[in-house]
Amino acid sequence: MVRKQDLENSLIVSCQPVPGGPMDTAEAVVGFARAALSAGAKALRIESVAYVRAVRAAVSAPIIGLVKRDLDDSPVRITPFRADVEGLVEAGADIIAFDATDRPRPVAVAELAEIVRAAGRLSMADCASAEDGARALVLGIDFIGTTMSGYTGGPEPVEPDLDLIQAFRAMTPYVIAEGRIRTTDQAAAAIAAGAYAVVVGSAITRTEHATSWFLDAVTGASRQRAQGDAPVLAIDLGGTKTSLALVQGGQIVASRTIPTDRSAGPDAWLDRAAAEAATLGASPAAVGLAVTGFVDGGRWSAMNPATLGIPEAYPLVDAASARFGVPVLAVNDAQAAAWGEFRLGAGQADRSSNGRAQETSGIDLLFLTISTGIGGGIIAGGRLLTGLSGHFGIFGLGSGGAQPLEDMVSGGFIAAEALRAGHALNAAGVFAAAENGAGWAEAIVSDSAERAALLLSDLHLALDPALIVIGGGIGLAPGYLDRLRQRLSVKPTRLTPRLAPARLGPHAGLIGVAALAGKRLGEAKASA
Ligand SMILES: CC(=O)N[C@H](C=O)[C@@H](O)[C@H](O)[C@H](O)COP(=O)(O)O
Repeated sequence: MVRKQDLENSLIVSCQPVPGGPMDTAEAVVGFARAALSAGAKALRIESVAYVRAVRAAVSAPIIGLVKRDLDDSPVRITPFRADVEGLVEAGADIIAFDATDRPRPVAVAELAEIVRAAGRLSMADCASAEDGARALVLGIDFIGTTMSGYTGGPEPVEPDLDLIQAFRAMTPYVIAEGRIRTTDQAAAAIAAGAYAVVVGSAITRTEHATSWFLDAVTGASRQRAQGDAPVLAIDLGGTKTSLALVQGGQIVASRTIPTDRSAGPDAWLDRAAAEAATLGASPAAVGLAVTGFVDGGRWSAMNPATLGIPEAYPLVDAASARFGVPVLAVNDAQAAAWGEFRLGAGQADRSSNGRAQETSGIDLLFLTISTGIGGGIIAGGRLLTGLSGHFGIFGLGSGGAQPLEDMVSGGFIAAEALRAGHALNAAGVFAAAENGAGWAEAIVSDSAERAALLLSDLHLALDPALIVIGGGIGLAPGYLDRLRQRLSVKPTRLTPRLAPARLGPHAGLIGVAALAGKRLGEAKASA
């Protein structure tokens, strides 16, 4: 029988492979467990009744068991049901971990704790805050863990929560530090902050996550080395304005925005951009152009001439190279933003998080921006798909194909519908009216979200991306993402896309195209 004291000053290895990944087998989990114990880990944290049973058959060390579920009506994922606790007990877990956060749940924490106690096992409360820990201790739960800190809303932090470890230690010695402990220094800091034991998971047993951390470091540093210190000039050329930025190490160091003189034509747009760029004060190593319309083999064409009158197949890359005198890369603006979100925004956050990153179709990320129109981009096998790909807004799904989908979803649609209902408001005004309970506004926003959700569901079935990132003024308007999630949640979990809000805001295109241009430059130098 495991006693609480057995875990004092110990390292516990969480063996929870990436769901659906190549290591997600009982054999691999048992392998991870035995390897960790042979190197001196004291205990294991194992997910699912089947894996607990398999590991129990192979080792005698203490096992913290948990079951993860994705519920439709509760955000609680860790061991939500009585049957989960009973299954883990029966499979041979010594300690049962369950979510002990203060959120809607199917079974009260007190009830779960009671079943564990009655079964003669120890309990561990997976907490997000000091209040969670205090409540768990009142219920007589044996260990309080920092497991859920940073995972109950808002952006996920990168560092472990040492403050919470310290706050817990003021209440009890039986504190388990868990979550985002990825380096040996962090493990030591957790003990110094008062942890009784330290759990390390992803850094040891999520090969895909640990690999992606190192990969990001290696590619980032090699790109920087190839580029030297010179920044990249990023230009986002749109229908109403042109933004220019010097980007260095993924950060905008200087920027300007000028109106696009719609009637002037591409030669004049580039002349004006080059003149403005000269005032930014640094000579860039490369230029990245993110443009409305589409770029094919360096030639630029309009997708919707109403947005900007681009002559058919304008030689954009050649014309820009002649003006800037450095290598030029050009892509569609939403494709550029997709790359920005993938490398440096929501996609990067997702890769380094505890999320359910699963190996799927090879499509890493799909980006959809809903603003005046709809744009998008696809990242597959770590590469941005260019050419026409990602122009979801002009899918002919609306009105039997007569009208492009974006005309029935986007900000333009929302404002036009409001006007038809007798309200001269822009999209932001319609969202505000909907929030204030105006039925007509609610109906318009609802229609838009319904169609966008349908589009997402179709894209999910067509491409099965690991993550869909939503951006744009409408996509990120208050409540819109929730509406999408709500509409999508009626399907079984596997058929429901994972959505995340864009993180780079209006600069995603600039940052993305700078990263692409820097990458191209690095590759060219490496192969020279
Ligand atoms: C929030 C949540 O669901 N945490 C889960 C709890 O079991 C696991 O996904 C984590 O891997 C575990 O906590 C260890 O953390 P890290 O992998 O960061 O070392």
